[in-house]
Amino acid sequence: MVAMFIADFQNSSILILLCLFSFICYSFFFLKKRNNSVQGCNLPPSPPSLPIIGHLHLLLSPLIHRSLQKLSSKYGPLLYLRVFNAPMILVSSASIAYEIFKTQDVNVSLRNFPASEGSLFFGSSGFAIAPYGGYWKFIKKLMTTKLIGPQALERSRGIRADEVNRFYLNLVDKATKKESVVIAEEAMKLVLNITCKMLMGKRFSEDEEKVRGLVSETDVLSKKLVLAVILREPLAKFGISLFKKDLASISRRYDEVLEKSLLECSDTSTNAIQWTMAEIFNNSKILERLREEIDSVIEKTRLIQETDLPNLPYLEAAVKEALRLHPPAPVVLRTFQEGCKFRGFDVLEKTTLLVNGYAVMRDPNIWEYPEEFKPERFLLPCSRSFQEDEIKEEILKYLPFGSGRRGCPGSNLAYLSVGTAVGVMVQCFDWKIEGDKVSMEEVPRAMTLTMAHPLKCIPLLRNPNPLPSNALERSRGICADEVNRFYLNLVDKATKKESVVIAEEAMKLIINSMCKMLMGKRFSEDEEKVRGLLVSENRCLVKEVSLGGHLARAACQVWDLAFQKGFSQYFSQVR
Ligand code: HEM
Repeated sequence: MVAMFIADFQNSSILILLCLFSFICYSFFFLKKRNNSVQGCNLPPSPPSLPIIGHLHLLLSPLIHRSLQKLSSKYGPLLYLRVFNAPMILVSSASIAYEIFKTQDVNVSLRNFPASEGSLFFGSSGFAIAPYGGYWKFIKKLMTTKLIGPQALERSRGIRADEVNRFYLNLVDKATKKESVVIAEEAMKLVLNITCKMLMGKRFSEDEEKVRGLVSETDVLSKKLVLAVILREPLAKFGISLFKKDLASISRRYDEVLEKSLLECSDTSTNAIQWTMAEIFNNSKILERLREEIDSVIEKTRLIQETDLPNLPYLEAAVKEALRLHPPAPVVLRTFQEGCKFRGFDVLEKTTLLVNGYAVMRDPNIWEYPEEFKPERFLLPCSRSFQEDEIKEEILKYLPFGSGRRGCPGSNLAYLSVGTAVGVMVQCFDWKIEGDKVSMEEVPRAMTLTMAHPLKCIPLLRNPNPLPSNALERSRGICADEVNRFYLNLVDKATKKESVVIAEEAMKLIINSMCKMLMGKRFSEDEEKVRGLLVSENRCLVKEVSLGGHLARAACQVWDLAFQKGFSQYFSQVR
């Protein structure tokens, strides 16, 4: 996610000339000194370089993962590169990646981005680029317990189910109107809504315009990042800091509406959904096999939900395979904090480490038919048992989420969101694409690798049309959420030593849970409107006996949850 830098120099030629000029001056004054520290070192092999700029020209391709892949296939999987006098190590094989993450994990647990207090990407408060230490550990623990750890994910299941239902109903609406959809847009809405709701209790769509503006501004800015990163250290000596103002300004406004890393996380999952669907559309046999699997596991009248995923190994394999071929963050970027010896070579302090996951995951030496989309490869049982080291090496040939202690902590959430979104699109719709095949051309956008031609297609409803997922299962997170509010309200009363009318508090709990389940809105949020809606919903409930049954059971569940949490004891304490 934080791994790729993209250059779009079309509008930046003046800037580049200025930078080059600064560098020539810089090199003239400082390069000699730095070169002395390289002399006498046994550095890894290095491709031919140009005077002064070193290998900069090789890194300026917009599809940097591809140019690095070409470089490694010509010169080898472990290379020393230099941009002016800034050293870099390029890794493009699973075994070397494994050895680095095994022997140097702490040493490379740093992303040495330019520090610019309060900025979107580079501020010390940005978790993904925070130095490895106390702050990073604290935030990681917080994220795990509150957001993406197994228990947190279990708690927020209802939120995701709710959003997947909306995603599905929106596609049904488009299908009915025979309108085409841009998959990346729908996927982005889904992923952003899930993440915003999990982080801030607010759907992205509630603040859409503002966030969308920021997203496009960030996109433009991120294209300039390569300059900021590569030229940072030397320019700092002249007191020059690139794009500092732009970054700080965007960051400030981001803070108003959402967590800083949200955009990047959402972008990666969105791209994973888009690439997976594109591969499925181009492989009709795989689409059929996915449908067979889904139809054999899930009753035809029920919408797929994330608890079904463990029973759908082929769907999981398809998502994994799409991530192998099209890793949204193809190059993992770290920094060696200290100099070290690696495979007999010297690695200098502050050397940038580039692990080209894209090249590793298409390496013909370790993947059969590496360029082909073959989900089956992730289903094959191992033909022999591996030693512990071999198992880890085996794992490191698959790197879409990076590795080590700074590896992506959101992989479980990503598999859940991507798996269900792809599952819904396969289970419920046939798709009409433009032309015979989807173009798989790549383009770097923002910090991720995306499709050059956004996937646009028309959904056609498959029969029978499944109902949104089981109401009770779906509503579990909502109930848990309301029980928490109920509890906090009682804690508040207890602290103030105020008495409570049990019936009133219980009524609020039940009515909020039910309104949220039925209408996606808490009763207290919009009392008057919801009161009106509730009346009309009630009228149809009388007719819909089965839905009435669900509601009655949901009400019981709310109470069950309340009692599970030990509220009966709590009442007596309050008294
Ligand atoms: C398909 C989706 C995703 C992909 C392919 C992806 C990929 C990555 C990669 C390659 C890294 C760098 C790892 C390294 O340096 O070794 C990363 C870091 C990170 N990812 Fe993801 N990511 C995805 C989804 C998510 C989600 C959903 C979240 C959170 C909700 C998330 C949160 C993070 C964070 C916080 C980091 C920085 C970790 C650190 O520096 O300690 N990612 N991701």
